[in-house]
Amino acid sequence: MSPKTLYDKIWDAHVAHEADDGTCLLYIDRHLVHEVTSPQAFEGLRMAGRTVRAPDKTIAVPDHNVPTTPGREDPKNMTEDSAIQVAALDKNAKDFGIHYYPVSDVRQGIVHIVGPEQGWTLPGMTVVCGDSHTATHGAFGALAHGIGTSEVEHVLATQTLIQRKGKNMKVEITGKLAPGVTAKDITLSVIGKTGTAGGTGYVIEYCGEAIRDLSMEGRMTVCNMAIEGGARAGLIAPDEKTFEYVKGRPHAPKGAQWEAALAWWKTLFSDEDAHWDKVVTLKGEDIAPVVTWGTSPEDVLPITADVPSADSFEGGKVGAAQRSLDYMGLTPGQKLSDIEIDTVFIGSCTNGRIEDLRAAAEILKGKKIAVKRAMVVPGSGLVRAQAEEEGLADIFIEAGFEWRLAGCSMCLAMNPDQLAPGERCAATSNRNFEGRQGRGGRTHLMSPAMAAAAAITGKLTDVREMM
Ligand SMILES: CC(C)[C@H](C(=O)O)[C@@H](O)C(=O)O
Ligand code: SF4
Repeated sequence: MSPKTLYDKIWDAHVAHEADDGTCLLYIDRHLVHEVTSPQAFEGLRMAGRTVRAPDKTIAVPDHNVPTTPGREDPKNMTEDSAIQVAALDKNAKDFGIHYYPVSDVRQGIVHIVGPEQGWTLPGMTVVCGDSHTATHGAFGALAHGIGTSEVEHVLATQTLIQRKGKNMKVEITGKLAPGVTAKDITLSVIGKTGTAGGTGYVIEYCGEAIRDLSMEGRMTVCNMAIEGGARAGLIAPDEKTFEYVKGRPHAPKGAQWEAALAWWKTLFSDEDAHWDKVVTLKGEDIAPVVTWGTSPEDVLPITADVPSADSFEGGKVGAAQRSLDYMGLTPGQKLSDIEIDTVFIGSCTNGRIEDLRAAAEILKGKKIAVKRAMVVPGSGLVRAQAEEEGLADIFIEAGFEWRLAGCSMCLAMNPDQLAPGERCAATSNRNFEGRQGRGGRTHLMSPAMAAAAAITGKLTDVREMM
């Protein structure tokens, strides 16, 4: 047998049919659904008189549109569009008999946090969702694709997806991370190196000592942003940490089924001589705490750097950089650590897990914020409950943070949590394009610890100075 990558192995295990032109029909193990990209898909089923093919493998949760303040069950607290989408999901979940976590359920949260938390996401699976950050689930060694609404309908109806195989890319992070450097700094630094188109056409496997050393939460942060690096999906081979995380979760296999699953999961790694179409290597020691200065995730620099000038770039990037600088209201040569911010947002499917909240609380303990507003939005109701139990919520509240209910919140401007024009935000989310967090809002992406440090000083800050 020829050597295979992890991606090859999962792909091969799921191909139901391959056409002469290489187009494949892939079997889908888990279909995650949220309110934004599913209404038309369910409507399509209804019109065709179809049912959901595998309701027990289909899991829905509202996350993008929901407010994160008390009273959010009341549609009056949402825009009309949001209320319609959430109501449609409620109805569709009931009518089609799929698993559902409504806003009133403590397990509700961002779909990419709920899936792993409930044990729906398992190694070796194919996981899809009408959402680009489905890549997050790759942290378990699952092949996780974001899909469009017409594909959502296709998967609902058939539990299969039409796909062509992508190429294999290896991103290796060697050695150890320095103190203050986190998974977010890894994933942003990779994009800084490859650019947002570097992964186009590839499925990335992240490997190396620094990746192995990450917790499952950290691995999810890394895979989450594979998509910002242009890749179709990101993967990390499962290991003892993965199995440990999965074991005992509500929907993880049990007993003999667990043993059988584990035996297969242990074969899920890239073979020694597997072929890679592209390889990128970063040294863990070289990665610094980073922030973005522009309007693309690739506009990333160590916090110790200065704001670049547009003419330090080449080709088409010169104009793009100038536009970014204008939009962000920054002056070339200005120290990144002198940039004053108005707002801090800690949350999202990139950094809304318990470990992220712990990292931020560690920096905030006993301190007060120096920004106009700061909010922590746990990624799920269960993350929120755990953070309360651990005393993290008290640390945030005493520091001056708002302690919110779970949802996508200020990661994107689809719910009441939005930036005002010109408002500058230190955010732990994954996208920083113009208007992402609200029209005219300015986003600087960074890790939870860096966002906490910025909250205390009111400026972008090197978290290492606070440790
Ligand atoms: C609304 C949804 C389709 C979108 C996505 O696919 O990623 C959102 O989650 C985002 O992060 O921009
Ligand atoms: S938290 Fe942000 S990135 Fe994640 S699914 Fe929600 S909107 Fe998309």
